[in-house]
Amino acid sequence: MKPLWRLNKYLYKYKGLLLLGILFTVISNIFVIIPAQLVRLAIDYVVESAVIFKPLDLGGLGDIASENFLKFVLVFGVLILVMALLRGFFLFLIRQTIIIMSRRIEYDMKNEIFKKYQNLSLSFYRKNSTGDLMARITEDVSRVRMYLGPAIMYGLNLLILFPLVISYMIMVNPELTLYSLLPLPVLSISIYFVNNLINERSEKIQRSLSNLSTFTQEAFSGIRVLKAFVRENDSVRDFSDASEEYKVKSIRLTRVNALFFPLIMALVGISTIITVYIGGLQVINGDIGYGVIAEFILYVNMLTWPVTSLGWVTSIVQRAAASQTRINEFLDEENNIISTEDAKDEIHGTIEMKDLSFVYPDSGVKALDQVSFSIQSGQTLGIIGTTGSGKSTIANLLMRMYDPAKGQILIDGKPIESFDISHLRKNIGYVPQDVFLFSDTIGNNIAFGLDHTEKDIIEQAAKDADVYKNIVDFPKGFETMLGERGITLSGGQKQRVSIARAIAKEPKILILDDCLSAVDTKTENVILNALKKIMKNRTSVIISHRVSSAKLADQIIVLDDGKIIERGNHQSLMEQKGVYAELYEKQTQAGESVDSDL
Ligand SMILES: Nc1ncnc2c1ncn2[C@@H]1O[C@H](COP(=O)(O)OP(=O)(O)OP(=O)(O)O)[C@@H](O)[C@H]1O
Repeated sequence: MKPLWRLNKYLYKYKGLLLLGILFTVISNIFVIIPAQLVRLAIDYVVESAVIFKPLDLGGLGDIASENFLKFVLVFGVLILVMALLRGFFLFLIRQTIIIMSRRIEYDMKNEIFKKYQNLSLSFYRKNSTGDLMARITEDVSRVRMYLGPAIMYGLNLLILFPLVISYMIMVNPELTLYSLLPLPVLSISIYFVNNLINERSEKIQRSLSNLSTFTQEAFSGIRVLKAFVRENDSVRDFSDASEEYKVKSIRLTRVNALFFPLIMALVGISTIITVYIGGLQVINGDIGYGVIAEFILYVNMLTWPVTSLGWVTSIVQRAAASQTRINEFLDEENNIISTEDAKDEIHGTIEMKDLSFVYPDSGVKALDQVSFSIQSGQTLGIIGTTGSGKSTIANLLMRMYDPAKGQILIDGKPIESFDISHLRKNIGYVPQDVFLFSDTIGNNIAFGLDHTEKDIIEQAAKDADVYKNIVDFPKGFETMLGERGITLSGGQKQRVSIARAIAKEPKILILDDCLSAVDTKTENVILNALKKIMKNRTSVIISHRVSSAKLADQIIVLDDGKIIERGNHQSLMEQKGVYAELYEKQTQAGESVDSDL
């Protein structure tokens, strides 16, 4: 229960709806109890009238008596009908308050969790799977809503109706009350167990359903590989196996579900039989009238659903508490990437890395070892290295996706931690290695980092990234949709749109992380020359495993296994005749042979 206390702030926020809900529950229950008493009065009246009808009929007053009798019965009938209508109206109002409150809280919770997710660091996303993140914001929130809506609604109903009905019953006949309520605790406990069984089996079904959808999703997104390797039949067989598991589990759930209503009905039936039996004995003894039996049968039926719901509500609350524990775990997660001073000084782009070593906290891999370099604003740094040598890690640290354990990064002479994080990231244009474009128009993708979409800036960025001509050749130009429902760009086009997105925001520092790998060397040169122009007075970091991307840089560092093994400019590195020169020879020779092949 304790994890659910966190929800009290929401209950307080929507206290108006909650209080109205309580009030409507009280009123609706009054309209449940009065008809039962009316039924008792009506039946007793009918029985007594039947007794005195014969003498009156013999005395010639039969017609008047039967007219009066029908009039009374009609009044009782109308009264019971009005009560039922009023009860229905208040039940409607209860749902309009409490269920609406739960929906509003669900909306607030989803927003709170999503906001928290957005503010958490990259390492949080590496630790937790996307499926888990999705499950907590959808399924877990839904379970908590079941507590805030139906569980509170039925719980309140139980709390109000129970004492009300039982005190009336005791007032009318304490002995009969005891006997008729005897089976109800058994009912509640059985429902609790059956319900737990249902939940357990539903969860298994949910899991096998999610396996099924992950499988299906992968089969669709990997359809090209699947077809190329002719694995369609295997895929169909695997799908049928996964479906089989789902079918078996669903059938098992149906079996338990089928038990649910017969169980309730059986126990209610037993209650009714006991009421009629004990009540009958009391009528024979002349202790009570027939009406009391009818009244008690109605009371027992009235209590059936609340008692049933007790088991159901308990299991909802338990599930909600478990879900809320999972939600709280993420809500309590701290973002350790914080700014020390929230400085928003204008960034010029001088970067200095001092003796920096970095170990990835989640994998323990030492990605950088005592790396030092400095770049003046307006200069270009080229970073060359084999795969896994730590190139992208430098980009991650400059973006403050992670903080180094040892060493320091200075931007314009100030520690990078002192800058406000959003301010820092707004000043950096980052083109990641794995291009990610949103399912939106090309124009909106390029304008992603801008607060206002400006056509001129978007077009200029597309020209500088050498992708303008490709875009205007599409029938819808910059309005062309990308993604699942749109067109598919080629690898090189995607990279260039991603470059345009980074330069559109006119960053002070531009980081290109191996993002020219899918373009030919001619396009690479066009882009690099354009960048030289626009990055004047700003800083560029060009990460690549292709020497051609880095050779124009003012300064080049060569990384191997997290260490800088060579540094200089193209000229001096060629003269050193080390790894860089060797790489250059190999790559240009390969380039020449490819060119001559063509
Ligand atoms: N987020 C991460 N969590 C844990 N380890 C990581 C992470 N990212 C990279 N690594 C590890 O750190 C090392 C350096 O990786 P990095 O991505 O910096 O290399 P890279 O030089 O950019 O390689 P490539 O050219 O293949 O992109 C690698 O051994 C990699 O496995």
